[in-house]
Amino acid sequence: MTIIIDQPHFGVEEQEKKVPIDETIVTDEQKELLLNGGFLVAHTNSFGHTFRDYDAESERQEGVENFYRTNHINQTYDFVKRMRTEYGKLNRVEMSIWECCELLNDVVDESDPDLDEPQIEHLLQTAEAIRKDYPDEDWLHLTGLIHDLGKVLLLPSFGGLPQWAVVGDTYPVGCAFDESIVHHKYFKENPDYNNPAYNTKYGVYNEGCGLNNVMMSWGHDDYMYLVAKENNTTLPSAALFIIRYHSFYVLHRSEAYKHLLNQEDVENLKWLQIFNKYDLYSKSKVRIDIEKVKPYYLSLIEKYFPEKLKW
Ligand SMILES: O[C@H]1[C@H](O)[C@@H](O)[C@H](O)[C@@H](O)[C@H]1O
Ligand SMILES: [Fe+2]
Ligand SMILES: [Fe+2]
Repeated sequence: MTIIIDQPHFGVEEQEKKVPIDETIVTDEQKELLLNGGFLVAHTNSFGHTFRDYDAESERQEGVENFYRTNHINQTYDFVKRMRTEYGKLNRVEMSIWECCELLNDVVDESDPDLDEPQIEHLLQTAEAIRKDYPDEDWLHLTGLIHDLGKVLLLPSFGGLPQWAVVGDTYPVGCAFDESIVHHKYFKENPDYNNPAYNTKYGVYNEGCGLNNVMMSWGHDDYMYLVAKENNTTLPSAALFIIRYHSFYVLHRSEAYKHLLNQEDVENLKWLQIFNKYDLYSKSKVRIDIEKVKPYYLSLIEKYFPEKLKW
């Protein structure tokens, strides 16, 4: 018998990929969750709570809430515009994708209630989990590996931005902040909250205008998208979409802001929803043997990227 738990809106291809798993594998005691393709993950995170529980009393709760308070107060339309222009210059560093992965050894994300490991672990856990279930989609493995590389913005040579300008969930600026955004109450202190140009459903946008025309709160997603695009990656558009919007949880989980999507966004969203399961549920204390998997990922980097990139 096939047991499918927490299945989101997968496309037809995904329905076909589900592998029947014996019911006895998924018992309450094992507390395991089954993703499509048979990828089994813990029901709870490393701190004993369900994933993305922002109110659970855990050792990370207070820090994460403080993070979102500062994030929500400071991410304004003007701030995002300035950051896009500044980082669009890509004039800070020259290096390869793998060199960048290694830099993430020193980065810990303060916004994440589910993970306090160095980010390089998370990259490999995500990529390897996808690789198990989608062995033929090498572009998706590489997307897993690089999706969070933008977190290098925290490091001094990339401008040493504060955590609130790099990590955490993202959302559009220039229109009303949706109530389903984590710790929404803190937007009340954001200057845009009371600005009539920016606080209506559409704000500065139009129905179906397409996400490409929407300014998202600034962080690692948009930055890495920019780096990949401007360095002429040959990754497909779904990969760029995943990189750019993977932190836009209220869209891919709660279906907020759907009125801004165009047809291409709707297509790409299907891949993002698949990707998200691996990004989120692969977070654990189980380490990947980096040296063992490195040759495989180097070959993918060579296939889809130039040797050195401008950052
Ligand atoms: O705390 C996490 C983390 O920063 C992730 O990298 C981001 O993609 C998520 O949206 C966020 O909730
Ligand atoms: Fe991320
Ligand atoms: Fe991630």
